[in-house]
Amino acid sequence: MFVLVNLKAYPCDPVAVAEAAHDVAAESGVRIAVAPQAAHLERVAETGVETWAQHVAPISYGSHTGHTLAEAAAAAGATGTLLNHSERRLTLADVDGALDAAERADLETVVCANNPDQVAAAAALGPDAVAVEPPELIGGDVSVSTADPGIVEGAVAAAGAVDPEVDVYCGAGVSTGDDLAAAADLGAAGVLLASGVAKADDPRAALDDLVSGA
Ligand SMILES: O=C[C@H](O)COP(=O)(O)O
Repeated sequence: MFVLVNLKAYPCDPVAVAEAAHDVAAESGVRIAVAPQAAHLERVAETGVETWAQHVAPISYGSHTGHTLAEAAAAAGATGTLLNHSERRLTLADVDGALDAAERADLETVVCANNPDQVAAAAALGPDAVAVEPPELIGGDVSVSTADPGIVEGAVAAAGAVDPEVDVYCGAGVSTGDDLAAAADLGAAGVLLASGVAKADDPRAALDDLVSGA
């Protein structure tokens, strides 16, 4: 199972979380990546943890003030990027353009989606993975794998029908090893989570608990 920790814009210490994630990944053998704010990419990557961008724009070099250029994210140490997160929605055309940008910069991609229909549309664009996240469960205490197992199974079926090479992750409310194990049982190849680690009093302990379910 892949554990992708999105730090969003939470007021956590990105380097401390990254160091904890790096150590837990090394000790457990579980693949863990951290997606910090763009301004923190370089410092997070310097810890040695697998580092992801939260978003890259559907642009190439040029006059694009305020946009995140995929090549800049890669130069700062990112090896992958989220796209179309529920809190950073894109049009379908922009998801396609951002996938092109990520491919140019050699970034692995996860396209987020609300439900199985969107998962199918996202999978058709050829990302490395899709992540299904019911928006109403994001930031909550109940994991998607418990609250809405059918949406995870539906996402796995939808992506598989379009392109079996596209991995399916799930997210929203995931915070424990039991949540991770439940997601795996439903067919997910990874989890996308944020508050369970970024808002934890002890991110290292939260990560240890998470990987216990892998
Ligand atoms: O990117 C992460 C997801 O939106 C899930 O967030 P959450 O773990 O706080 O529910």
